[in-house]
Amino acid sequence: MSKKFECVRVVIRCRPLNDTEKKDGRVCIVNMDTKNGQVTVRNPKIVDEVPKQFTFDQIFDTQSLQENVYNSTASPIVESVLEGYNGTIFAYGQTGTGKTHTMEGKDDPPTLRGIIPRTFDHIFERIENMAKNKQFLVKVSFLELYNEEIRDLLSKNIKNKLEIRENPDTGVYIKDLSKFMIESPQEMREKLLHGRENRAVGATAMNQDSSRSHSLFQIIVETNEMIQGQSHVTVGKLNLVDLAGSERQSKTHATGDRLKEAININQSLTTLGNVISALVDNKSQHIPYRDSKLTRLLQDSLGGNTKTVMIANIGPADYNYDETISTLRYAHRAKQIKNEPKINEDPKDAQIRQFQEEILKLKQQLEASIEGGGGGMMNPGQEVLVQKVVKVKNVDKIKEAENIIEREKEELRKKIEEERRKIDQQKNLGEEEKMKLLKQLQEKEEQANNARETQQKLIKTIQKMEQKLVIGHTEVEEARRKEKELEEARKLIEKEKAEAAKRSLELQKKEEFNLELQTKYNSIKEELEDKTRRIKTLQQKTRQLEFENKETDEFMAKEIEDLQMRKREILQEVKLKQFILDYFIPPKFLETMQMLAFYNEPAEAWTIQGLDYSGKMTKNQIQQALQEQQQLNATDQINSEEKLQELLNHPNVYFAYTEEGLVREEQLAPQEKKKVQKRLQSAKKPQSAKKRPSSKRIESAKKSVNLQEQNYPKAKGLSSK
Ligand SMILES: Nc1ncnc2c1ncn2[C@@H]1O[C@H](COP(=O)(O)OP(=O)(O)OP(=O)(O)O)[C@@H](O)[C@H]1O
Repeated sequence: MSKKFECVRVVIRCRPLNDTEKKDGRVCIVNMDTKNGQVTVRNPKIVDEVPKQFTFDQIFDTQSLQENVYNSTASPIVESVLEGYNGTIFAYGQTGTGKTHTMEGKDDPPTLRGIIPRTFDHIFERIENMAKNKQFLVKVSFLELYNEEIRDLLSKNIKNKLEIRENPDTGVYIKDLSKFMIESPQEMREKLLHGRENRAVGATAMNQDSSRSHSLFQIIVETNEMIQGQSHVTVGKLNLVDLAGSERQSKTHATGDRLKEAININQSLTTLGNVISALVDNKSQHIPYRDSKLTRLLQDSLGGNTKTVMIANIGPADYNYDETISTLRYAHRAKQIKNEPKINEDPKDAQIRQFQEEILKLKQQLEASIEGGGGGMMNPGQEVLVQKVVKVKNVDKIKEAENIIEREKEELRKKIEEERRKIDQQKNLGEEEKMKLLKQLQEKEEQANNARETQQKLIKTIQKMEQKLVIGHTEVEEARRKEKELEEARKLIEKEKAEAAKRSLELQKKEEFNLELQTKYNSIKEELEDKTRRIKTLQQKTRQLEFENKETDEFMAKEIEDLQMRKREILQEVKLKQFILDYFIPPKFLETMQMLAFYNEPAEAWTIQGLDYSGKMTKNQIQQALQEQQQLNATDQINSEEKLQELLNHPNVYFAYTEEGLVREEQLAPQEKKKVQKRLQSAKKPQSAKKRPSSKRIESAKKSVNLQEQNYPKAKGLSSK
């Protein structure tokens, strides 16, 4: 089968001048030619410079409506996701240019709603119109990438940092990211709001401006269609990404935490730029996805199997000239990225099939419990009192089963009452005998009630699970017809597009031909004039090319400048860490830690065995337990208090690294201790040592420390003994 490549679709949106800009007398330097998809930007600093022109797949000018942006960019992607493709829509651009306006917008008035809320209605409306033989499982997740750390915005503990993992079959994913099954657009909106609130909480705790982080709202649509008795599962994933502002950090004049943020934002966006460049540069063998978490998250969307739309947002004002040009250049490069979208058919991690199997199992369980009598009971005279609790063979009709259970329950209650009365009235029975029979009756009643309760619980579970499966509403034929109409409409649009392109090409050719006719010369003078004109055109083109080369050189110089700045900052960071190591960490601990630390490739982090028991981690656990405890009810609080006490009373734990692994030091025999010590002293460097700081650093750490070791507080959780 031939490979079907598809380029990343790149559209540009320009916001209007805002009130401050108008008040400051700022002028618009951007011209948007929506018909030809061209953006022209003039340099406000050099009046006679040729304006720069870029062509894109589509252009949205300052007057563009949210609805139009959605229909032309997001809608086709959502349609593809419903077919089982992966889709990504991401907004890129300088701070304040309208990324959040485009992605989220405002709820009121509804015309201002952005792409994300519009997708909610779109997905459920389409599901509604799907055939009855199609079932859907819709799930969402929402995460934030801040300072190269991933946080789950829908989790109870948003402070927990999550890790990126990769699966050879399903690609990149986030370990432990919470996913919620969704039954309606309203429920999805609630999740978006909840995540936004959490993002805001994080933002006020860490900084006032949420645009310092990247966010990813993911919608997964799993579909199961029954075709000739066979189930066909597809899974489409839609990534809705709002990136942090892309301004250069030199312009932000940030310091401290802000600088760290700016460095991280810049690093991830620079890496995004590098990934884009590497993807479009045919010579590049290596695509630096792993250089930042953002590019790893977008790995499948850039050069992968996803249908991707990039919305590059720009501002119109003169003072943003450099940033606008930079955004347009990034976007222009991204246009050449080729993806290879394909439908995810029967993926191993599809939940819908497990879900259906689980429902079927529960139904069979219910049926068996019903057929097994579910607590049929005899009266003391061996007369069958209740043969079967419920006689519903077709448990598909769950509502009916529920009604019958209720009815039988009532009947049983009445019959038991009657039995009791009968026993009471039997005069020939002694008191002891009566008591025995009543007790037996009570036991049987309890047994029957328990069985019924189990059935009711099963019914509730089945109902709950079935509710999560959203089912198409339309008759199969009707749905097929609608689907066909949609397909035809799509084809018509494609045909119109192709015809428009053809017409434009023909027009161009005709113009060229007319031009040629006009320039047919009758005399040497005309020939001379024509050639002079051609020379002039060539000269103009040469000048334009020279100018573009100069521009590219300047752009590269700026990139290099940024990279050098980043290098200087990293060096400063390294020096700070070295300084702390030299003056505050006892060489003995440093040496031990360097000996025992190893690099965990999947987590992309250094670690050490028993890290969870380090003093800082234990402290965090205590703090977390204290916070959690405040949110608990009284009974749970007592249990949690015991847990907390246990944590607080926990003695300092020292571990020894024996040949068998980690052992608590107090459990180690004295001769074993000696052995460990000897092994540590004579230990050869393990394989991971390649990735360790050089032994020179250990030496320098040793030399530079003049302080007495005993002056250091003992590091909790680590001992080299
Ligand atoms: N196309 C537009 N039409 C009208 N107003 C707009 C448009 N785009 C953006 N705005 C307004 O401009 C302001 C900044 O927009 P927004 O917050 O979306 O920018 P941003 O790129 O997401 O910024 P940041 O990177 O800081 O998150 C908002 O008040 C928004 O309503």
